[in-house]
Amino acid sequence: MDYPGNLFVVAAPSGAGKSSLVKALMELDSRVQPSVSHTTRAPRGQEKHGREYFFVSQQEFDGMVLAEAFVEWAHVHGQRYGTSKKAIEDRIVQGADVILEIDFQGALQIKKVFANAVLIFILPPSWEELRSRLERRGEDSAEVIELRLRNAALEMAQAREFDFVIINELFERALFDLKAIVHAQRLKFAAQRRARADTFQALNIT
Ligand SMILES: Nc1ncnc2c1ncn2[C@@H]1O[C@H](COP(=O)(O)OP(=O)(O)OP(=O)(O)O)[C@@H](O)[C@H]1O
Ligand SMILES: Nc1nc2c(ncn2[C@@H]2O[C@H](COP(=O)(O)O)[C@@H](O)[C@H]2O)c(=O)[nH]1
Repeated sequence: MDYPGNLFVVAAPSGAGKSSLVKALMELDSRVQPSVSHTTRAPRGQEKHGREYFFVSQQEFDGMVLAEAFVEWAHVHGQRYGTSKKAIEDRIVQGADVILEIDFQGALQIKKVFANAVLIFILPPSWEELRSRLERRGEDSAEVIELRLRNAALEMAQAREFDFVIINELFERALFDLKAIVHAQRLKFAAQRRARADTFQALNIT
């Protein structure tokens, strides 16, 4: 399916810095809008329902799965997370660029539905730095941090399936790379849409 807006999907092991990078990108580029996922996990710290996530019960999540309300969903770190169709479809139909911060399972599901989705994987520079970022963030218990680090190996093994890989060592450098990818892909898709429209017109295809 083709829409006037673009879909960017950013995945990374927990703590690699994807939320920080996506937030900084959105401050620089107002055409990029976030998708707010649903999750069964409890809110952390200052998180607000409807801002970081829609925090729902297991029953509510089950209801959405049955109603086919998700474009993708997955079990991640012992919880369920999903992107609702509502979170993205209206906006890309209206021409917005939507960015999803989701895990690799969700990213690969998205690519099956939206073949033009751009998949970007963020890697930390080392295991030591990944652990240290999770510890310094101070949002998760020691058990949760260990679980996230165990899952990180499986997640990072999927990096090759992505269209682009960014190493988030120096934050500003990684942000520059993310910005450049979004900009270049946006131009590429716009040129493709124009070429297709011109050809349709030349061939009188309505
Ligand atoms: N390049 C960087 N150098 C040092 N610290 C960083 C860098 N990028 C992000 N951080 C810090 O690392 C921590 C984890 O970043 P962030 O919360 O963005 O990760 P995440 O990949 O979104 O994790 P999760 O999937 O758990 O939400 C934060 O405290 C953030 O400020
Ligand atoms: N498949 C999906 N994964 C998602 C979605 N929203 C978030 N996530 C991923 O979950 C983990 C943990 O996030 P946290 O906020 O609890 O630290 C992280 O990898 C997210 O990218 C989603 O809608 N679908």
